[in-house]
Parts: sequence; structure tokens; C-alpha cells
Amino acid sequence: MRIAVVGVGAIGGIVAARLALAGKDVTVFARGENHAAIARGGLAITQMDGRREVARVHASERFEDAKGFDVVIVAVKSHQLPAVGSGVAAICNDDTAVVPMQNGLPFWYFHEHGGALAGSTVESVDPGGKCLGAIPARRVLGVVTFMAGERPGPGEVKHTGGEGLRLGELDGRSTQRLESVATELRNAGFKCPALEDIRNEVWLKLWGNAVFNPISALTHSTLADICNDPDARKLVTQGMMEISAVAAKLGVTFPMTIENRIDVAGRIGHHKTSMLQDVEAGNALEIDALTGAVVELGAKVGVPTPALEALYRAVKLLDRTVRSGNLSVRAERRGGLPG
Ligand SMILES: NC(=O)C1=CN([C@@H]2O[C@H](COP(=O)(O)OP(=O)(O)OC[C@H]3O[C@@H](n4cnc5c(N)ncnc54)[C@H](OP(=O)(O)O)[C@@H]3O)[C@@H](O)[C@H]2O)C=CC1
Ligand SMILES: CC(C)(CO)C(=O)C(=O)O
Repeated sequence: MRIAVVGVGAIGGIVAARLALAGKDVTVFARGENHAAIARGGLAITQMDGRREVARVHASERFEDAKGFDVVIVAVKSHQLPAVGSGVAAICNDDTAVVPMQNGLPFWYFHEHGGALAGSTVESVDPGGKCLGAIPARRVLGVVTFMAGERPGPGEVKHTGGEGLRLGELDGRSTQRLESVATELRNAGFKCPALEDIRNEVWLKLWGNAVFNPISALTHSTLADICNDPDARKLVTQGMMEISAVAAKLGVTFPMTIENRIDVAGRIGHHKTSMLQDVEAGNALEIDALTGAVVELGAKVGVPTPALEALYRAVKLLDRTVRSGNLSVRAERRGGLPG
């Protein structure tokens, strides 16, 4: 099986490195310094037990350079998907499976799916339907990522927690391609069940990300900091109640209580969420597909989401401030004030 990984940051890097270390033929599509480092010295991964290994992968900077993959794993942030869509399409055969590994509500959510919103696009996730135009739903294998990672520098990734990659066809069927991709991921050490209802897993993960990520980004707190703080727990609980109410309108139920879900997140420990990592790196923030999507859906299904909307609007401002480059300047000024 020939596997491509597009976007080699924390998650794409961990998945690519572990597949390659398990003997798979892996090509990564990366850019700039990251591409140069991987092409020069391989893709280095610090495993959860602290071992550092270097995976040999083919590295490419241009989609024109390689094609004909059986599986294309796309691990850019959700707001970066429209920019890679046509490149992903260009490296696919007729029967290539595309596995978009983003947090949040996926761009394919209402496709191959019944219900009142069937076939609709969520603008917060896929503005103008650009992702779905490039990557049609029939190509997609849904995945939900229950793990955590960081990228300390070009060509380097660090696996900090979890090995869960839940996989499923959008229409819930058990197919040959689903079994093959799940088997390859299991052989690379991931806990990868093939599921009949991937959408329930989407919501289970989103339940956390839509609240933890913005709170961590705004307060510079880790998951353990948030979950151990009584005030923050109240805010998280309010956000999660709103998410449950929106999900219930779409027929989704959760397999645990809000208290349990918060405790599960707290056990990940002092992990900086991917959104906090982006604040610190001065990158654009992945807020629309996480919190923004639930606010948009709440309005569509008639469920008020005041706590989520407050978090969403505050992080949108943070996003603009981060991207303007003014965040560190302001911190320095504040530090310099007398008294
Ligand atoms: N980090 C974590 O712990 C977790 C993250 N997730 C989710 O996984 C997804 C990926 O996140 P994460 O790995 O953290 O993100 P990163 O920012 O670490 O990685 C994204 C990578 O995509 C690359 N990229 C973006 N645009 C392009 C492009 N046009 N061409 C080539 N490469 C591109 C970036 O390149 P460059 O380096 O040049 O910017 C970067 O290397 C997100 O949806 C996130 O929410 C899920 C679970 C945990
Ligand atoms: C926090 C974590 C690891 C799990 O909720 C995550 O998905 C993220 O960092 O974006």
C-alpha cells in the first residue's frame, strides 16, 4: 500500500513516522524548512516512552512530483484544508481513500448522511464548499484522532499522549478499504477500531476541543490546569451542555457524563492544546471548525449557545491579534509598566 501524508506537523508527523517505522512506503508532502529537514535527515519522532527514532520517508514539496497513492492522509489544520484540496485531488487515483485528520466538525459531516441537514455545508468548516469540491465525500474515510503531539522543530515531532485513531466509512458500511487502512494503522501501533458510526466519535472529541482549546488559548493553561480549576470546570460544563443540546438535535448521544469527559481530558495532563501551541508559535487559530461550527449549527437547529459564542468571539479577536504579530509586543509593554 502506498501512503501519502499531506501536512507533517504534530499529528501528520507522528502518523507518518510510525507508519514508516512499521515498514510502510510513506511519502510526506511538507514545505519550507520542514521539508528540507525531512529530506536531509528523515523524520525524527520522540515516542511516548522518550525513545527518539528517525523514520525514512520520501519527502516532496510539490504535488506534481508524486502520485498514485492508495491512501492520502491529510493532517493540515482545518482552515488550511482549502489550500491543499486541489493538490490532494492531483495525487489520487480513482479509488484512492482520503483520510482527513482534523479536529472539529469535518467538512464531510452532512454527506452520505440522512436527516434534515443532509447534503448541506457548514460554512465555518468549508467556506463556499471548496474542500468538498476538491475531495468528494465518496473518497473520504472518516477518522477521529484521540492522541496528542507537538512539533519541537523542523523535521521533528513529539508524541505526548494517546494512540487512538477511530476510523469509519461515512455511510457506516464495513468495506475492504476501511479494513485495509485500519489494519495498516494497527500494525503501526495505533488503536484503530473500524466503526459503524464515526459521527458519534466526532462529537465525543468535539465535546472537548470546542471548549478546552479556546479556553487554553485564551488563558495559556494546559488541560490539567483547566480540569483542576473549579471556575474553569464550570465554564467547560456550560459549553459542553450547549454542545450536547446541539448534538441531540442531530440524533447524537454521548456515552459518558460531562464530569467523566472532563476527567478524561484532565488525565492527558499538562498538555498544551494544539490551539495554545498555535498562539505561542504566532500561527492562525483553528477556531471556526471547532467552536464556530457548533455555534453555526446551534443557530440552524434552534439551540442557544451563549457560552460557546463568547469563547468563539474572544478567540477570533485573539486570532487577529496573533496574526497581526502584536501579541508579544503587548506582553513586553505590559511587563515594562511601572507598579
Ligand atoms: N497537536 C495535537 O496534539 C492534536 C491535533 N489534532 C488536530 O490535528 C490536525 C493537525 O494538527 P497539528 O498536527 O497539531 O498541526 P500542525 O500545525 O502541527 O501541523 C500542520 C502541518 O501542516 C502543514 N501545512 C499547512 N498548510 C500546508 C500546505 N499548504 N502545504 C504543505 N504543508 C502544509 C504545516 O506546515 P508548516 O510547518 O509549514 O506550517 C504543518 O507542518 C488539526 O486539526 C488539530 O486540531 C488532533 C489531536 C491532537
Ligand atoms: C487537547 C487534545 C490533545 C485532546 O483534546 C487535542 O485534540 C488538541 O490539542 O487539539
